[in-house]
Amino acid sequence: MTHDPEDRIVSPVVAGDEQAVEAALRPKRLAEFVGQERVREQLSLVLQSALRRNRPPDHILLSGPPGLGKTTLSMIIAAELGKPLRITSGPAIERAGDLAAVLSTLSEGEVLFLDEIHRMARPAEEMLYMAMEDFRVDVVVGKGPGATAIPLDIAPFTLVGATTRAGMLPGPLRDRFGFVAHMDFYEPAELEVIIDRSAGLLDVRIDAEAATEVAGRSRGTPRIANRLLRRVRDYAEVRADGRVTPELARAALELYEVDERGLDRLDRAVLGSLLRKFGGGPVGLSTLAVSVGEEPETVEVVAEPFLVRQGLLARTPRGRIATPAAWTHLGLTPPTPSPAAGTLFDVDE
Ligand SMILES: Nc1ncnc2c1ncn2[C@@H]1O[C@H](COP(=O)(O)OP(=O)(O)OP(=O)(O)O)[C@@H](O)[C@H]1O
Repeated sequence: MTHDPEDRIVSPVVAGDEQAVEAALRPKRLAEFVGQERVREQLSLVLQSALRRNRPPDHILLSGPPGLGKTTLSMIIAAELGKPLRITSGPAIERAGDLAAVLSTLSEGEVLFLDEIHRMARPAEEMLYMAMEDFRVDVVVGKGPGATAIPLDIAPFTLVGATTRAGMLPGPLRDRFGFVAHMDFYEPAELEVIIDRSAGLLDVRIDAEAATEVAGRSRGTPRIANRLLRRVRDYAEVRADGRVTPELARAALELYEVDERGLDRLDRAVLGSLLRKFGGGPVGLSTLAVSVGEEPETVEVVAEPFLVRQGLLARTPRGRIATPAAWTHLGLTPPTPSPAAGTLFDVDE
């Protein structure tokens, strides 16, 4: 059976029907934004200084995995500056003309949020360089030898670019951002605060220990924390009186097959196969994928990064291997190392 990666309860990507509830849960000001301490402080300085100088701040690049709050931060930036926000994304800009249409209608100081900026078409990217630097674009009219470039002034604006792949941005584009914020996964304690805050907004009664339980399974990602909170709320409403106790939270998350470390069925299938069928590896990606009935890409992109981050799986030149922690996590006993391997491990003792 294959999984649609987007359907997973632990997917960091927004689900189609989730946008409205996400909007309701977004912090509106920087002071409400939980975690990302360093980014918050840096950003606060950038914004305050721009406000003092009464000038738009430098362009801002937000980089980090999905679901950590990049869209939320772009909205906060506009709110803190007291300016309107325009939202678009790299894939929506297929031609330079699409970008020119957006840029030429920006108002003075407006914040332009360009999500997935690394997926923008190349000709548009070049237009963006000039717009960011000189607040000007060249609109090309006509085709072939008769084509002419008409320069067009645009209002000074602030670009907030978001990317999950800062390394994929061409150097000239990256260099035009005066401030780059690197967002990292959240600590469980920060996720607990987010869960408490969201519970308040959604009118959910949740015990502190239950919030800890949910936070620990949220893979460092607020979007997942909020989603798990909604599922445990459903469970508590249908099976009990609505109050989320630790027992109810555990039972609900078990039903949704999210374990104490946040691994779901796919993660456990991959890990379980690596341990049971291949003795912990090394095994090639394609072989591992076939053994769980998945595409290699799904295993590589959807399951592995989290398993690697958790220290349960390692990618080596000879293939995927399980770490000792993987055996413990699945409650299995690792095969005893051969005497030769034992000697090697003992060399330094
Ligand atoms: N620091 C935070 N404090 C409180 N809630 C947060 C925080 N960061 C994110 N969230 C919540 O998590 C959800 C996802 O956030 P957001 O859409 O901003 O993520 P994103 O990084 O832009 O994701 P994507 O790149 O997939 O669009 C939102 O509902 C938001 O309210």
